[in-house]
Amino acid sequence: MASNDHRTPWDQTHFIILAGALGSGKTTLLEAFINAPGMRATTAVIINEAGAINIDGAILSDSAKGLAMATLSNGCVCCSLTNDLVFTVEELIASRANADLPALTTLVLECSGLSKPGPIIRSLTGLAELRMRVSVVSTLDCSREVGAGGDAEAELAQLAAAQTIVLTKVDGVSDDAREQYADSIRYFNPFATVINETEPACRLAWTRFNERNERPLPPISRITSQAVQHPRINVFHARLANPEWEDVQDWLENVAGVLGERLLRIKALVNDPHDGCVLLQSVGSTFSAARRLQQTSTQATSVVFIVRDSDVSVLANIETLMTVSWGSLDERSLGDCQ
Ligand SMILES: Nc1nc2c(ncn2[C@@H]2O[C@H](COP(=O)(O)OP(=O)(O)OP(=O)(O)O)[C@@H](O)[C@H]2O)c(=O)[nH]1
Repeated sequence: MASNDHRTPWDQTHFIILAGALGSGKTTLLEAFINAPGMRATTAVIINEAGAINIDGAILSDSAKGLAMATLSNGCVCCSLTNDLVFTVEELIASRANADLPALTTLVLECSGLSKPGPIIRSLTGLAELRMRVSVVSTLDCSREVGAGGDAEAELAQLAAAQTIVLTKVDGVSDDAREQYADSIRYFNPFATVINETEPACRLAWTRFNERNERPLPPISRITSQAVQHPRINVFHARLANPEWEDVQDWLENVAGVLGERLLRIKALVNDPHDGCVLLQSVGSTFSAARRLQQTSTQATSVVFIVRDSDVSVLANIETLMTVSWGSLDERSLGDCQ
């Protein structure tokens, strides 16, 4: 007989691993979701950034005040931070219990673009007793070829693991191209539900499609952390003292010019002494318009670069009048350069 003994307050919670290549639109999708009516009270997010600075967290907390949010920065949740994920979820559960709040309906882990879902699912065995429903949703940027980025291996692993694939940046392609894209995705993951919608509101379905495809948590086994698995990819972190954001933008454009295709992603949070901070970002060497965030930050200006086949000296040698101090993923000091 099925017993209720195994029920927990969290067994109705949907744990969504939100994966997708670097810059493919995960944060944008999540931002729309948590801003939909009634979502914030019942949803929590955990943000994993490969860099030491949690810029996605800053974007989300700027747009959704009061959202329960935890961060896993300076590493990849599929390699170096697997144990931290379990600990973070346990902390979240404890804090809700202490505040006498009910279990969440949705818990979203936004992975770094470099993460592979398999090891994350494996690490969730440490939470199997909660009996949450776990599924993988992956974003796919329609404006570029599948696997064309620097870490094709991770991107293909994300798409293959997904129960739901959300096509993003569909505004930049024709309807025919979009349909062809959706067909080609079905070819290499025929099991996934593909969300192919131009209307942002319709894309919110990404959290619901997984119910019939839910993936049970595997039985508890030993959790081991693994070494970082991206030998050709480096994450560098630059700190700058009080620059004007326009100067940072000029410098970043120079960096993009020098690195070319070796540049995978830039995210910069520039402190503006007059008014909050300014977000500058690129996917590859394509920059988005600067975006002002209203939060006030006391942190110094920070820039995270994700690059392929390049060491920090390539970036540090690019001319600038600003004083830049460099660190790598593990925050080894790499000295100051000017
Ligand atoms: N035109 C267009 N731009 C988009 C869309 N979705 C996201 N973007 C832009 O693409 C850039 C990257 O989007 P993000 O949502 O930060 O992507 P991400 O996957 O969270 O990025 P990482 O966390 O670095 O992997 C930003 O400049 C967004 O404004 C879209 O549907 N259309």
